[in-house]
Amino acid sequence: MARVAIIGGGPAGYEAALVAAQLGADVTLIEATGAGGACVLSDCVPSKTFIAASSVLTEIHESSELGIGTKEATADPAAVNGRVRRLATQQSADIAQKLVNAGVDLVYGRAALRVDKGYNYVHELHIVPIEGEPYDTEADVVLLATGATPRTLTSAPVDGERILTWRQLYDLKELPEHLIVVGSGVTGAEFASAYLAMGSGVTLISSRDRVMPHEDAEAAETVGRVFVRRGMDVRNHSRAAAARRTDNGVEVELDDGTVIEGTHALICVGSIPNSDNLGLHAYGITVDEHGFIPVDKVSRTNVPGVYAAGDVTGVHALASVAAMQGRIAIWHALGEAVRPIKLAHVAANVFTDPELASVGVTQADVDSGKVDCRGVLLPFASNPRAKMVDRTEGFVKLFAWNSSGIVAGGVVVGSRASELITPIALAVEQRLTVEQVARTFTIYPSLSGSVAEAARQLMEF
Ligand SMILES: Cc1cc2nc3c(=O)[nH]c(=O)nc-3n(C[C@H](O)[C@H](O)[C@H](O)COP(=O)(O)OP(=O)(O)OC[C@H]3O[C@@H](n4cnc5c(N)ncnc54)[C@H](O)[C@@H]3O)c2cc1C
Ligand SMILES: NC(=O)c1ccc[n+]([C@@H]2O[C@H](COP(=O)([O-])OP(=O)(O)OC[C@H]3O[C@@H](n4cnc5c(N)ncnc54)[C@H](O)[C@@H]3O)[C@@H](O)[C@H]2O)c1
Repeated sequence: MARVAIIGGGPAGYEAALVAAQLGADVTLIEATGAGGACVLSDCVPSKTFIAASSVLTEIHESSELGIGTKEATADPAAVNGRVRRLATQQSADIAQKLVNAGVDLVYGRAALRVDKGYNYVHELHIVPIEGEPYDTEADVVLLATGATPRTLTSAPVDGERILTWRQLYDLKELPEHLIVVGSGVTGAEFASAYLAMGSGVTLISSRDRVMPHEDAEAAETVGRVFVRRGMDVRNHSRAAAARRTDNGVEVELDDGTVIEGTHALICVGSIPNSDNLGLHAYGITVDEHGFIPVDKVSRTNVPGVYAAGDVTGVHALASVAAMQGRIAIWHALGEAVRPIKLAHVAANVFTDPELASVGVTQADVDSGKVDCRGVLLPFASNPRAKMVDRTEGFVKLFAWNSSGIVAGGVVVGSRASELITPIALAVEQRLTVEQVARTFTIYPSLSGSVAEAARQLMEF
């Protein structure tokens, strides 16, 4: 029976463990904090649960045109944060139970590779459990799935009270009166959006010319305009040089010397891979200059029998990608037929309000001539359902290959973009033509009607 040891119990690690158990391996999963990893306990699940609450307030605040909204609705931060914590803990417990039921030996503690037998086709791990004595164990296959940690700035020391990482937000008893969010990547934009909806004053420090610089420009600009319309102070072309506590709160100093005062600062300047203290260097495992563990398309590191998956690889920091990398690693390691990971069709969603979802080729690819595609953008302002619910900010953008008319990608900005991207993702994955999408009956009136309409406009006669 193959012995599989997995370090880290986030989506990469626990999905891999379930596959390994299904294939009859002897599986040990070592996890430092809780099953589900940072994804479930401090990053993805808590943030989306918090956003679920903030979205309700947005719906109420933005419904005055319908004759039923009120600007007076407020949130109880302690109740919202309490629910966030409970839901995350419950989700972690569910995953732990699933692993145990599958026969996985779930060890709470920390693990690292031991160098002694590194090149003998048997790998040795040193495990320091939370309870009990440290011990060594052997494995035929090792998966490194240790995730990442919020990056901080030495000039902005976090204290968990006023200057915070996103993992410390849910301990706040009060809603920040004025939150300064440093960094306008996906994480910063999501929290800025959610706290604005909750009723905090929000200043967003964005180092580039727009929020979410890695997303489709028209989409990110649309979201940025909504932020400003709702009262967010968005500072483009600004970098935080330092943040410090004051008597009443915090001040964030920008590169140009401007000082912004607030009650709290949230540092969202990216993440650092958890590749230290795993014994990688001594084991001969390559780690790049940013701390990521390079892997190939079946999750192999440079050392035979040692695989890596998830955020620690720097491939694409999404739970869905981490889980797929983990599964692929185990299928490959245990000799199953496996398809290398295909990242071109990964659908992603930013849970701002409005949401921003995308899949497949990008506008930048089209504009640069990297791909030969045509595209169309349909604003929701002309969609009857969007008008009825008074959520007309946003659009559907669709791309098709010029040679075949097959759908190549798309972008949706809107209140349920995370759902609306699925028909486009399906078309991309299943190689449907714009004609096939356009001939599909959609509900009238519906936001998804815009997907079919965009496809119709891309048909060539
Ligand atoms: C705020 C935020 C929101 C996000 N929202 C989304 C979203 O909506 N959708 C989405 O798809 N993605 C989202 N992501 C990204 C997603 O959370 C990550 O891509 C995902 O968590 C990566 O999973 P992982 O298994 O690589 O690592 P993690 O989930 O980070 O798990 C790794 C685990 O390994 C443990 N570990 C580390 N070292 C050791 C050791 N030596 N021994 C034992 N255990 C160890 C860690 O404690 C951790 O629990 C979000 C990220 C952030 C920061
Ligand atoms: N909904 C989701 O699926 C979701 C949500 C959150 C994160 N994620 C994943 O996590 C990845 C990382 O996103 P992220 O936003 O955490 O990190 P990021 O690295 O993409 O963004 C950090 C931003 O902070 C800026 N920055 C750095 N130093 C700064 C300073 N001193 N002042 C002002 N700005 C500064 C950077 O220029 C950058 O734009 C995403 O690409 C995504 O894959 C996904």
